[in-house]
Amino acid sequence: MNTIQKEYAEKLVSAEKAVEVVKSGDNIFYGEFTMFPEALDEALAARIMDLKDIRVRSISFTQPPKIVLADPKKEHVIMEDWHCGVVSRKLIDKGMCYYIPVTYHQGPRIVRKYLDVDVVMISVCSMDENGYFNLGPSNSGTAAHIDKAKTVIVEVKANAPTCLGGNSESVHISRVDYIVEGNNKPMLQLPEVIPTENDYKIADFVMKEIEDGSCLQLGIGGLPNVIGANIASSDLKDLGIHTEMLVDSCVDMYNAGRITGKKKSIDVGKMVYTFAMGTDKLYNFLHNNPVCASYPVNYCNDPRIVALNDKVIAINSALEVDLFSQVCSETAGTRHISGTGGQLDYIFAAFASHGGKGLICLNSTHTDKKGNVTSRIRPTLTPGSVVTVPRSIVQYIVTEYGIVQLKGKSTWQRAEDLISIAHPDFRDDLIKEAQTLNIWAKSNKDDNY
Ligand SMILES: CC(=O)SCCNC(=O)CCNC(=O)[C@H](O)C(C)(C)COP(=O)(O)OP(=O)(O)OC[C@H]1O[C@@H](n2cnc3c(N)ncnc32)[C@H](O)[C@@H]1OP(=O)(O)O
Ligand SMILES: CCCC(=O)O
Repeated sequence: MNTIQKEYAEKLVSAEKAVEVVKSGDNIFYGEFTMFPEALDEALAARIMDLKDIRVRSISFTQPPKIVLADPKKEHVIMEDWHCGVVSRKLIDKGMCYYIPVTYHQGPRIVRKYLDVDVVMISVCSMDENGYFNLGPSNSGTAAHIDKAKTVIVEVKANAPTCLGGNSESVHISRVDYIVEGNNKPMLQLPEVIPTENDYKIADFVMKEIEDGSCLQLGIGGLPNVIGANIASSDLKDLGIHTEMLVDSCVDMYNAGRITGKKKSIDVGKMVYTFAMGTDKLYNFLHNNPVCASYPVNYCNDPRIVALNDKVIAINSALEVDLFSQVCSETAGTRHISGTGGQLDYIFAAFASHGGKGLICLNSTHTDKKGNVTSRIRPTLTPGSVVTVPRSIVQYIVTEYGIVQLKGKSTWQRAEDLISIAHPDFRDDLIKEAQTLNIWAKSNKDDNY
């Protein structure tokens, strides 16, 4: 047994033993995205009633923590998330979770500057021969939390893909206090999102903005899937990837020969990302693959870094846009839906990139669960809705009716452009509202709506 193996044996404990380190008042950080620490969470849930004033945080919980489900009245633990996916959205609806506002690239700096972290509990890959535990597909803010942590507990998830960096993609055993061997449940598989007819129409507008050598950021969902498939079957050349989230469609684009990363200015030839979520297609592709580079989000999403690449095309989605061109992507009124995430980072970066374009895409209407159809282009945002991209930063808006570029345009021009891509059934009312709001001018388009 070499020294590293000896250290491993000394630090290896059961989950129950490891969580004994947690004491009342502790701030705990759980592994992000797919690297949720299941065995540790279960063990801590068994003793949560003996603790008080616990705070548990992560970046996008992908499963409800058992410590939180065990304490619905929040008498022992408060859950907070830096980004709300479906899991946290449901818990926020029930008053069982709180959102931490952040523009994603600033997260690690905020942690290092302002936060106390008592215990980090993360899932990691098996230790390598040099004593490093790879963080798998969740780099993001994990290194910053480890830096601040008093105690680091890793839960080995032997079936997680080893995701090469970049930087900060691993933690060394010397920084780890306890090692727990986890249950190796299969990696989280994101369900396939079936694109809508409108997604195809929006994708057609987006495709026209992508050219040979473009450097892409695209996220999750039906629309990015269509765009990925369109790119894969196009004759576009030498595309690059510098994205926050690596998804299955990146694999398709790469395998189709569209991605070479040759035209990038930084990380040439590499597909850069800060976290990855998808299906086994993605995880198998990532495993030990040097064409992918995992970075902490303070690098991956920093607009000053992203914009070093030319022709950055950022493709993001929104919930609603008002006639003043404010974009809301994270709440529906006061109901919390998502988070700022990297949207602002990448919209900012794309404009700063030579030849770059920041696109916000949305269906022109929303149909609620009762079948009521409303326009997502609204006179003003729904009361309580949060501005994700301010009007001073927004560039392109895309719906199934077209694409408009808003930079340099005044309020009436923006209102006019936005109404031109609203659903036709709502345009007359929107014009009336724009007139009332004093953002409508007698223009040559007046009679054409
Ligand atoms: C992971 C990445 O995307 S990386 C990109 C950078 N990060 C970001 O852009 C973060 C902000 N953006 C996002 O989170 C997403 O793009 C979103 C939320 C804007 C859109 O995501 P989608 O998956 O298309 O949203 P979806 O249509 O499923 O709606 C999500 C919820 O909002 C509700 N919703 C959507 N639009 C509206 C609306 N106009 N009014 C009220 N509720 C709405 C839906 O009903 C659904 O609620 P449910 O969970 O109760 O069913
Ligand atoms: C954690 C951030 C995810 C997103 O940008 O949507």
